[in-house]
Amino acid sequence: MTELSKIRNFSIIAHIDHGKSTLADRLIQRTGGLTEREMQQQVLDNMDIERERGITIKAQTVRLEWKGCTLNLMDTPGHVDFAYEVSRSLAACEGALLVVDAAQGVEAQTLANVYQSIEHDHEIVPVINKIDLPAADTDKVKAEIEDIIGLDASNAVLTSAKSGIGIEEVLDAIVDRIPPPTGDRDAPLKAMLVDSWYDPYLGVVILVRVMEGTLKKGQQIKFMQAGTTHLVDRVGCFRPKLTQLEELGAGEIGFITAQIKEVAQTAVGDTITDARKPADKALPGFKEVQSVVFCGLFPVDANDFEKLRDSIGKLRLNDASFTFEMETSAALGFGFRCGFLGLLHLEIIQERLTREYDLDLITTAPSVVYHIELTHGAGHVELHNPADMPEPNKVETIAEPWIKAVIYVPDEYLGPILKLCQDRRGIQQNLTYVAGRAQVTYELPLNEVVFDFYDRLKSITRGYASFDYEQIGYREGDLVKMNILVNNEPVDALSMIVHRSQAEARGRHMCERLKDLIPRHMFKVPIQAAIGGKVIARETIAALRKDVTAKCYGGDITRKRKLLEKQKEGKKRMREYGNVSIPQEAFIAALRMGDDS
Ligand SMILES: Nc1nc2c(ncn2[C@@H]2O[C@H](COP(=O)(O)OP(=O)(O)OP(=O)(O)O)[C@@H](O)[C@H]2O)c(=O)[nH]1
Repeated sequence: MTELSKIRNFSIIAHIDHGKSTLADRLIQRTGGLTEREMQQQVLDNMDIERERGITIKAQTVRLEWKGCTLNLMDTPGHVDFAYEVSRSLAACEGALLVVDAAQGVEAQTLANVYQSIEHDHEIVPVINKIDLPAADTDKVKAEIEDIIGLDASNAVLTSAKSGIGIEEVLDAIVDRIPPPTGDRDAPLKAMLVDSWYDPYLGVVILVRVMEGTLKKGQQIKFMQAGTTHLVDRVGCFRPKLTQLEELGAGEIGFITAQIKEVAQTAVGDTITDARKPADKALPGFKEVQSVVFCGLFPVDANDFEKLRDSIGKLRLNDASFTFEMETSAALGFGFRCGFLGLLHLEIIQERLTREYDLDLITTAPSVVYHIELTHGAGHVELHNPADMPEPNKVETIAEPWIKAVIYVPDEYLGPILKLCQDRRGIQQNLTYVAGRAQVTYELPLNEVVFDFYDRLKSITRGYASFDYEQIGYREGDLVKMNILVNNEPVDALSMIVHRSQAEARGRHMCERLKDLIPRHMFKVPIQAAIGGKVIARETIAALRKDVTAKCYGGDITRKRKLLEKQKEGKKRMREYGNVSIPQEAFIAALRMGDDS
């Protein structure tokens, strides 16, 4: 065990691309964790593990030795979807490096994490990275750190992680400025479960920060929230190579394994104690992680249902924050209703199913959870799927989740941002300018953000805006369910909950989009948007008259064949709907609001 006064536990806070990974690699390299060759190997290995466990969303940790001190570097996920994991990783540290790009300056996402870090009473060491860039302006960035965050930046460490400048200064600053942990190593064991992941060889690996007492190999431990007991069979740390140890004392960070089969048994934030000599109180701040965004995932080919079930089960082994249950849709057949922490999380899972498990999927419109009060005191419903919306006459009130969003954007893009937020029923809270950039705070309904808000934000600001949000609770709204009817049949996978004031515009837009997306048939196909029995928008796809090959003028036979092949290929990816075929892309494309939203 390392003496308490010789331990430093820290994390690195940075906006995406400001150089967090590069700096971490340099710190490992400089402290002799790896040779140059192993370093390259390491980077590759890491990427493999990353893919394996979707690390972008998980925290890692590395133990470094510098000038007689043991430094534990804890990586944190950068995205708001994983805010709770960030918060638990931060709770395991006493300090943080705040890495800011010398050319880009402070960004909104950096802010959210810095504020969390400040709330944890961390000592924060500002690091201005990429000073090798011609556009680097360290004075301006220092001023931003002081003005926007309110941290003293006069002794910020200047680095170029890429060229290896300032790395020793960073290590010295960690030792000199970040305080050592405290804790009584003879007290009953209290360790925080910071993270866990599934390893094919080791089973579930649990990352812990010991707060009090000592955690040993062979010890019988108890998870205080889950109430389960396990026998510790390995204790160790990553240097970054896995190194086994006999024990971890208060103040130390490391891992344990205890023959656990599923990460679902290991809730982040749980307190681990000694089963025989338990602590009387768990560590504060434990939170059950809840899904925020739901959508249906259906196989394009109904025969893939079992494969989808298997793949989802496998992903879940490694990611307990994602939930699923079976769902049937008249339009799409058998599939799963899945819950996610946020949009990024949804995209990661969807992408992994498509790429790693080679599944062709239809994703229905993401939806938030609505709270519905039924009439005549008939109770309360949490609506996860618009298709399950009760009849309008049974609904007393509907409430929807709201968020507080902070958008940070160069001045010239402010106008379009304000319009976007206004169009999405946003309520402006605050607007300030710092160093040529605007910081806007809006309250927005989450349902207006879940589909394409990020995309729109990125495209109207050419990627210069940064965006961050937190949930602020439920508010009642005038919300209605809008059905889409194709050839007079409702397509359940396209139904959505919308605000009444926007129903008509959105309905019209959907119909127009679908008109372009659904191919012509031998008969006229009406497309309608309706609220209850009332049609609010309508388009018609004219009947098909000509043979598709007609325009080949009978000349080139290979060309004709190609066209027919292509048509066949297209067929495979269609869903038969009554007697109408709807292509897979239509389900997602129809929901994108585009410029006219
Ligand atoms: N010029 C210059 N480029 C750097 C420096 N540090 C990092 N970069 C580059 O910046 C890009 C982002 O660096 P990463 O270390 O991947 O950034 P990150 O913050 O870890 O990004 P994510 O992993 O996406 O969160 C890479 O192309 C790096 O090569 C630096 O000191 N100078």
